[in-house]
Amino acid sequence: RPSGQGGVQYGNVTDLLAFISCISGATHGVPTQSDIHLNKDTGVLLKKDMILQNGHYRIDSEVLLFPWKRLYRSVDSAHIPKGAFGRVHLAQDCVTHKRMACKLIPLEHLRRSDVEIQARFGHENVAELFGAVLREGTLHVFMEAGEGGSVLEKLDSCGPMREAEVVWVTRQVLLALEYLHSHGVIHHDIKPSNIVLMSAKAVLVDFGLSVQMSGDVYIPRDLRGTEMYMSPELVLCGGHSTKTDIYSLGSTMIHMLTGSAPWVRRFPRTAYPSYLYIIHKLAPPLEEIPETCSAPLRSVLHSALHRNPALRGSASHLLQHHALHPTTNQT
Ligand SMILES: Nc1nnc(-c2c[nH]c3ncc(-c4c[nH]c5ccccc45)cc23)o1
Repeated sequence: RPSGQGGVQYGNVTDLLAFISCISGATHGVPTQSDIHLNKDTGVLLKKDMILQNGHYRIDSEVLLFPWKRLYRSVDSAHIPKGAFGRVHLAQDCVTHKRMACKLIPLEHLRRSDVEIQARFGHENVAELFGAVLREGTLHVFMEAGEGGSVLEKLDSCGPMREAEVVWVTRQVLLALEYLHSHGVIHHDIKPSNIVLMSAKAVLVDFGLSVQMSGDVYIPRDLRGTEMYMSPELVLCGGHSTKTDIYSLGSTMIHMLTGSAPWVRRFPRTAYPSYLYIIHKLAPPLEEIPETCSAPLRSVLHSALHRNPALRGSASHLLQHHALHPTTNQT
C-alpha cells in the first residue's frame, strides 16, 4: 500500500466478512495471515455514496459524528443509544451528506455476530449494514439510521402507544423475525430499545447477542438478553429455539400497550434485583394486558406469550392472524 494511503476500501459483503473475521481473530490471539495494521484505519465500505479519500474514511474528515438530536422534549439529550457493547451516534458523509448510524465498538468487546448477522441477512426490517472501519482499536460500524429513535424512547416520552401503532410495529418486527428465523438466526434481545423507527418502517437493531443455530435447539453457554423480556425456557438454560424471540416480542407488545415492561409494576425493580425466578415460577404476564386491548390482539398476545414454546405461534403463523392485517375501515 503506498505510504499515506489508508486501508479502507470498497467491497462486497464477502470482503466485509473477511475483514471482520481478520480483526476479531487478531484480537483473540489467533494468528491471522493478513497484514492488518491495527493502528491505521482499515475497513470495507459497501456503499459508493460513502466517499473515500486516499483509502481513508476518518471521523471528522470524511465523515462527521453527531449526538442524536433531541427527538422528544422529555428525553435527556445526552441519551445516546448504546448497544450491548457500543455507543451509537448519527453520522453524515461529508461529501454526499448521506446520514447513517455509527456504532463504536471497542475491539475487545467485538462479537462477530454484531456485524456478521446484519451483513449476511439483509432484510427491509433489519437495519442495513453500510460498512465497518477499524481505527485505533475501535470498530466504527456504519448502518441504516432510524432517525425516529427507538420504540423505548417513544414510550418513555409519549406513554403507551395506541393499538394501531402497536400492530404496525409488531407486524414489521414479525416480518424481520420470519426472515431471520427461516435462516436459524435467533436475535436474543427483542425489546423496545432495539426497535428503531423511520418515516415508513420500523427496523431491528443490535445483533450483538444473535446466533445462527446449526440444529433445531440452541444450547446456550451464557444467559443472553434483557431479563424482563426473557422467555421461561431461556431462563432455564436447558436449550431453546427461535421461539424465544416470539416471547420477547410478546413482552415488548405489553410494554408498548402499557408503557411499562412486564412484571415491573407488580414487582418494582427496587425490590426485585432479578426477574429470572419470577419468569420461571409465575405464569406469563397475561394479566398485564390492558382491559382496553381488543380481543383479536389479545389472542395474538396469548399465542406469543405461551409458556410452552412448542405451542407458541411462530412469526409466520402470527403474521397470518387477522389482528395484524388491519383493514382501513378499522378505527
Ligand atoms: N444498539 C444498536 N445497534 N445498532 C443500532 C442502530 C442502528 N441504526 C440505528 N438507528 C437509530 C438508533 C437509535 C436507538 N435509540 C435512539 C434514540 C434516538 C435516536 C436514534 C436512536 C440505533 C440504531 O443501535
